[in-house]
Amino acid sequence: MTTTEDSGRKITGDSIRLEGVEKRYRGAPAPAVAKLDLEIAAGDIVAFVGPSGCGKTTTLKMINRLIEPTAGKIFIGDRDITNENPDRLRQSIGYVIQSGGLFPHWTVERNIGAIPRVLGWDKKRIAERTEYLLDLVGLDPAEFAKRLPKDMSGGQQQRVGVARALAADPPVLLMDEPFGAVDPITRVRLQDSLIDIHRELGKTIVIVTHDFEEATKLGDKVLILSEGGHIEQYGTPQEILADPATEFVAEFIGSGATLAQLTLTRVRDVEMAPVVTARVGEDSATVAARARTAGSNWVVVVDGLQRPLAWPSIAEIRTAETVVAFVDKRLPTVAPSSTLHDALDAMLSANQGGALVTTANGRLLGYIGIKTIVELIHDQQPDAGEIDYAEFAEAEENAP
Ligand SMILES: Nc1ncnc2c1ncn2[C@@H]1O[C@H](COP(=O)(O)OP(=O)(O)OP(=O)(O)O)[C@@H](O)[C@H]1O
Repeated sequence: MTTTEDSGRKITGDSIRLEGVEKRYRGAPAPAVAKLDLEIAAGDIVAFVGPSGCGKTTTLKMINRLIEPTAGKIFIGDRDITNENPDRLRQSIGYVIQSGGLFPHWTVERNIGAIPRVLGWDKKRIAERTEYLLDLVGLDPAEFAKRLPKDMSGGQQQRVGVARALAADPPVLLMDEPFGAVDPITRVRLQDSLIDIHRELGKTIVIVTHDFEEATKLGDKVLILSEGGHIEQYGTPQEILADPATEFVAEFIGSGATLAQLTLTRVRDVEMAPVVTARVGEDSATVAARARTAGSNWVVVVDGLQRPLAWPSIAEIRTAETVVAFVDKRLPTVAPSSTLHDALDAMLSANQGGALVTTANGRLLGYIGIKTIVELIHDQQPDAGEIDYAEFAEAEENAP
């Protein structure tokens, strides 16, 4: 069922309810998960975090009955799924694991079409769905549909894993450490992509992660568990950071709390600066004059779809008659849904005083500078010491 909240948020997912759910592994002295009660609202992303062995994965896998609960009931929407046929149940719940979990000898399209084929969809419908989903996860269908997983990067495989999990349009998506095996930059991109997908589709998503920062970035709510699947706190990232419910929570978020504060503010929440753009082949003097009029000493060279190619200074532009077709593969780019922490990371790893803000499709939206971020961090943490803003202003002057 699709509903739209007052806030304009679309919801197609179902609620999930765990009632007294318990898992006792054979021969284990204590239950891995003891009497867990939990309600997840339809359309929310909920992140499970906690130390290793606390029962995150066990809880997640009980929701699609990859692990059978020893006691208790689980509802998806109004359906008590505890006694449903587990195979049929799993066809209605998307599931994503760490390395994508793709069948290695199947092409991307065959992987994505797996569940629709089981459900008896016709070829045309499967092909259309595959194309839509590849596009949704940011992969060009023309380029990737016929590829084998081994010919793709880990991040691309993971995108296909997400597309496959969404193939039959399930109301619920379960993700077990989905971004655990990719490098930090790819991880941020995949997280941003998931936020976009969630916004577009409105599914209910449950994600297990080791990383509190990832949990606060992705989760509408975060569930912090301790050993035995014991709930230490279940609340919004803001609530948890502002008021840790127990000593355990305070210690668990401990040193990560400052960074996590940075994840509460998104690039879209701060003011972006406009950017002067140029096209390959344009007259350099005209571009330089345009930049100067706008008070900028750099421009961004974009392609026909407004995607950034390079970020030269005016001095660099002036070294040739016309703007050259140079592509810089290491441009620091962030998405509107990126956190300020992601943005800082992108700037620092590219040694730049700022980052370009782009849409999921890579279209340039604007610029965010390090000074803006530092000022915000400072505002959010009144106890922090004095900051030498001039230093950061200088870093920005020198951008790119
Ligand atoms: N198949 C199994 N048989 C016996 N014990 C198990 C089994 N699977 C998990 N356990 C135990 O259950 C407890 C919870 O494990 P679980 O994998 O759910 O934790 P987790 O929080 O997801 O851990 P991690 O973050 O390390 O993945 C652990 O003590 C684990 O050793």
